[in-house]
Amino acid sequence: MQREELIAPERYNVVSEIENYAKQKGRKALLWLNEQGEQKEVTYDQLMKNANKIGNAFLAQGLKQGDKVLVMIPRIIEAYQVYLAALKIGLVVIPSSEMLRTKDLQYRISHGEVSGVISYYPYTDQFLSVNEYDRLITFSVGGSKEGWMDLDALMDDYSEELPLADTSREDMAFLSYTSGTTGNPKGVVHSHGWGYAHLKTAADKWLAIQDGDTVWATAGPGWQKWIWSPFLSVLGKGAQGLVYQGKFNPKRYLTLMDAHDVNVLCCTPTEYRLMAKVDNLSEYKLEGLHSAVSAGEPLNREVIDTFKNHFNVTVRDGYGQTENTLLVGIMKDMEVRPGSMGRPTPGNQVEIIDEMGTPVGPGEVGDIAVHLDTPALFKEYYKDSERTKMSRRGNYYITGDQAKKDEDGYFWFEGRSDDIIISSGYTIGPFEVEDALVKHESVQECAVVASPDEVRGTVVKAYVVLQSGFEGDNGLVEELQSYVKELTAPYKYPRKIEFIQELPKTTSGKIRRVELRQKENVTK
Ligand SMILES: CC(=O)SCCNC(=O)CCNC(=O)[C@H](O)C(C)(C)COP(=O)(O)OP(=O)(O)OC[C@H]1O[C@@H](n2cnc3c(N)ncnc32)[C@H](O)[C@@H]1OP(=O)(O)O
Repeated sequence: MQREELIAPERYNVVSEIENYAKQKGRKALLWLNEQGEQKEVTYDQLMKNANKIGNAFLAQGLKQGDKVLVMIPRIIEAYQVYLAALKIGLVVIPSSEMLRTKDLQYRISHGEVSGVISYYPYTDQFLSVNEYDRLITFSVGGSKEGWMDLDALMDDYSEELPLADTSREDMAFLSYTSGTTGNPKGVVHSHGWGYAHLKTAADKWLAIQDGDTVWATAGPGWQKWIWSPFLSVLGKGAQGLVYQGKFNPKRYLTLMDAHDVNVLCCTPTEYRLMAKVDNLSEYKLEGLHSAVSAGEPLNREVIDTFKNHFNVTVRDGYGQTENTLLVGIMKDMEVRPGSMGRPTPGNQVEIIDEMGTPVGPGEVGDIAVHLDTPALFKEYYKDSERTKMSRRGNYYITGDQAKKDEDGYFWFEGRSDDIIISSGYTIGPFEVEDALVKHESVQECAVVASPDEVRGTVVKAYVVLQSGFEGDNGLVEELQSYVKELTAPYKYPRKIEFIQELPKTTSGKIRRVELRQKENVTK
């Protein structure tokens, strides 16, 4: 595929892709299930009619094209409807995980100049202490909440007809925040044209969705990964998406895949690893499964072998970031080289470059970089020209990940070039965790690094020097963990804490993280 094939028409709205399927009456869009065994189904036609009603309600309440809305809804059908409604009228969506706490929400609302918030009703309290709360247009979903408009009730007052906003391919569609090593989260700007390029890259050859498939992509709304797979790729290919609102449990996942004859599976290595460890895997058949992909962190060989042996399907790796799309991967028809991330995806110009910005030869380690001409690359970090500039070298965007390639162009992951920790697919900035820990009365100083973990790839580990008078026992470990969960977000807490007498430092007093990483056997 050529680069030109990834460029959307000049006037383009990504919802047009999904509307095409709504013309086919009865075409199944989503099958929703929860832990209690409840079940709901929706067709493309119903989904778009509901989205249209919601879009009309948004317009009537004063939201207009170009406004930004923060959406915090879990894995329920309403999440899809709200995203479709917002994008269709040209609003910009800021995706937000339910794990975000007031500090992160406050930042997104102020920095993103948010006009409206659409939140699942149990989460609305998180917004009450946000500074600009009074000026926000607020809608609750799934239930009513005092001071919030009840979107489920309100939408029924509006028409199920709604024209598609006349958006350009350059118009912003998503503003997705992602953690940096230091400082505030970065607002990644993606346009409607990005959505087009992403669909062309990921849905056909990587997810390999075929007509009539049931696809289970497990990412939760609020993450860019959800926009990638369960939202855009599933609905943009007219497939039926399985939506499971429940806690991750490997046996339950396998049972659901059999019960609903899942054809395409997309989840993190952590989920694959835990499924591969289930006793009596032969109890599960996964007969319909023809495509299984993994993204978020490197996948290990044993898991690929287990899935191949038991289910005759090769789990294929894929690599990308919030800032782009699937950059490197094993496409369906490609030879797998276990341990390799695959090759650059068609139409996307991905290279391994040196310090001077020049592509390196086979076997040489360098930075994974994306040519700025690549249609699925983000436009910029919102209102942050400094960090946008810092992320570039010559004509390339630098991903922060390093790799080398072999003679056949397969990429082999080496590690991060910065301090970012990737754990179970989450991107975590260590300094934010350190900042939270030192606020606790018992902590004198601390340093946070990645520590290898069989299931999660790596986990956040904190080395902590205590103030005198405090004892480093299990009780304190748990207290510090809850403290960080509350101050940052539940997924960022240090799963390992080690109390030490002093941190290794240079003569000038700088913490020698490299020494701590060596202790953890993590080399960079
Ligand atoms: C381009 C991109 O890649 S975007 C980023 C995409 N990344 C992802 O989607 C992340 C993928 N990973 C996952 O979904 C999970 O790690 C899984 C499914 C693999 C494993 O899930 P789990 O082990 O159940 O929990 P998870 O790793 O999410 O940890 C979150 C922690 O917060 C807790 N938590 C979750 N939600 C909440 C909440 N609303 N309130 C309080 N605590 C919460 C969890 O209980 C867990 O804590 P625990 O381990 O002490 O029990």
